[in-house]
Amino acid sequence: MSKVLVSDSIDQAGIDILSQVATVDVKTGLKPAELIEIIGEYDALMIRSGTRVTQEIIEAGTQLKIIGRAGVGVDNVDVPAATRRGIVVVNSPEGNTIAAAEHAIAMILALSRHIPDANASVKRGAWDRNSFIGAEVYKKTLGIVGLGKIGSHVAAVAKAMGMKLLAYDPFISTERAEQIGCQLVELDLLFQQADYITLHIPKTPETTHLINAVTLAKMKPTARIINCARGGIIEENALAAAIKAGKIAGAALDVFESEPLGESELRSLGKEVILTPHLGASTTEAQVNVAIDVAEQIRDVLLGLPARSAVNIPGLGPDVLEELKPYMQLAETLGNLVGQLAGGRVEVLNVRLQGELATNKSQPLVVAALKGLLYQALRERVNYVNASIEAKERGIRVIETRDASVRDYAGTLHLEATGTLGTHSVTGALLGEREIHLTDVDGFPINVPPSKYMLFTLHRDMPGIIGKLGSLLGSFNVNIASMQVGRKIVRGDAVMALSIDDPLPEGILDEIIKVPGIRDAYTVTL
Ligand SMILES: NC(=O)c1ccc[n+]([C@@H]2O[C@H](COP(=O)([O-])OP(=O)(O)OC[C@H]3O[C@@H](n4cnc5c(N)ncnc54)[C@H](O)[C@@H]3O)[C@@H](O)[C@H]2O)c1
Ligand SMILES: O=C(O)[C@H](O)COP(=O)(O)O
Repeated sequence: MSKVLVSDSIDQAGIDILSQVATVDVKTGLKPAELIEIIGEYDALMIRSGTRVTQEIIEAGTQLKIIGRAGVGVDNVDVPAATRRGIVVVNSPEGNTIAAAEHAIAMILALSRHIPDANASVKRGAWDRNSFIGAEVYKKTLGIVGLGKIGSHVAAVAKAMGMKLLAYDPFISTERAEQIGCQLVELDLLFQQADYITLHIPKTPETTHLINAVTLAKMKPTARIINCARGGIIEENALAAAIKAGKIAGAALDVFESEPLGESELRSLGKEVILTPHLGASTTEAQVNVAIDVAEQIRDVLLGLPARSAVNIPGLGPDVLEELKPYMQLAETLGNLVGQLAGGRVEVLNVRLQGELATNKSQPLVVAALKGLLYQALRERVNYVNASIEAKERGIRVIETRDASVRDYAGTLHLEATGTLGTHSVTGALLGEREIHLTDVDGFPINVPPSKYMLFTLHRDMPGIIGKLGSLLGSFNVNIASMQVGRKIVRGDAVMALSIDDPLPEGILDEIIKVPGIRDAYTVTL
């Protein structure tokens, strides 16, 4: 049975799902050295933001197949190191969206009405109404940096509170921003005009210290800044200095450059600063959502199925996966088949996506074809995560073409592999949406479902050849399950595709090639 380590606190709903397929150990608060010591035993690791999954930990995780982040941000995981090792990294892109957006809204209102300090003062026994005069958010300008899932929900709620919305997000269109009720502006304008600035961007090299002494100087003295995204987007010392100097009015932070927050100027500031300990996703609802979402993906990967939200499998989002799932198996089977027909070292793989597969969405099929191609060499070590890297490292050039005009089936995939021993090609399609069929081998039309053991011959189409091959296989006790000939012209060259019940015994291929009329023979195991 597989083993899963859960190293941060995760809702029981997730543990229950994992327990269906694995032994689950929950060990929170491990030190890096302790994690390195035990990670080698586990097939999967499930975390939140509390566990830093470094390259060292990934290298020690020799059995790891998947790292599941029960949340959005994977900046605590060395994703490139995991990718190199073929480890799938998954997250829950939407499970805590509402929770994080509502926390940002709560921060805006709490800052405006001094709720934390007013509450503390009443609890201390005071009744001080004059020190806590607030400000209304109605008709104030909210500047949203990052108009993704969380930023968009913040926009919807803020709009309902009567706020004017500005947004900066270089990756979304003006039309999309307008749909959400935001005016898309340049960052400087947002800094200059906003009464509240809320950050909903990932931490990247471009966004690190986006809020610094220079950008803070552009803001209104009445501006308040909210960060429920990632620590490090704000330069904390510069923020504390700006608030102390009255350059901006305040800040509410849920995330910090270093967590847990150590000694910090920010702690010494008064009611103009609110600090929460990374609580954005900490609602009962969000924790159930993310735990289920990620546990299901870990379960699927441990069962050999693809994950719906892998961050290191390009282009394979949940909707795409749903649509492509049956074709992924087709691509893998064809990759495996063409690799075995080509034999030797493959140097070029041509992947032609035809008919309804001729869209950009089908890119994961190229990865699946490479996974199949490399299977003979790498076996279980190759997967959707590392197939492209492994192919590149082996010097396999991948040429991808799309042809929507091919209409013999809804969608067909054509692979051509050129290697040290020559060029071979296969084409396949799905029948009845699920059943894989080979529709062409080396340019000869056929229509056969692939089977575990197959034999292909290239021969002259002439009387008696099928009988001779049948007798030869019979003499070696090889049972033929099905056979089909593909030819372009009568008595010309032809291909024979045979499904056989057992692997071909050693040496029989040489005998087959000796049959008059047979020029070549290939055996494959799929
Ligand atoms: N505090 C918490 O507990 C908590 C909870 C959930 C998510 N988060 C964090 O919130 C952030 C946003 O999450 P999301 O789910 O909305 O992500 P998302 O991917 O849906 O949205 C991020 C948006 O930022 C935009 N963006 C990227 N780079 C940018 C840049 N340089 N300038 C402006 N915009 C840029 C993207 O185009 C995208 O629209 C993430 O950092 C996530 O880790 C924090
Ligand atoms: O990226 C996220 O999902 C949030 O930062 C939540 O982090 P958490 O799971 O540690 O609460």
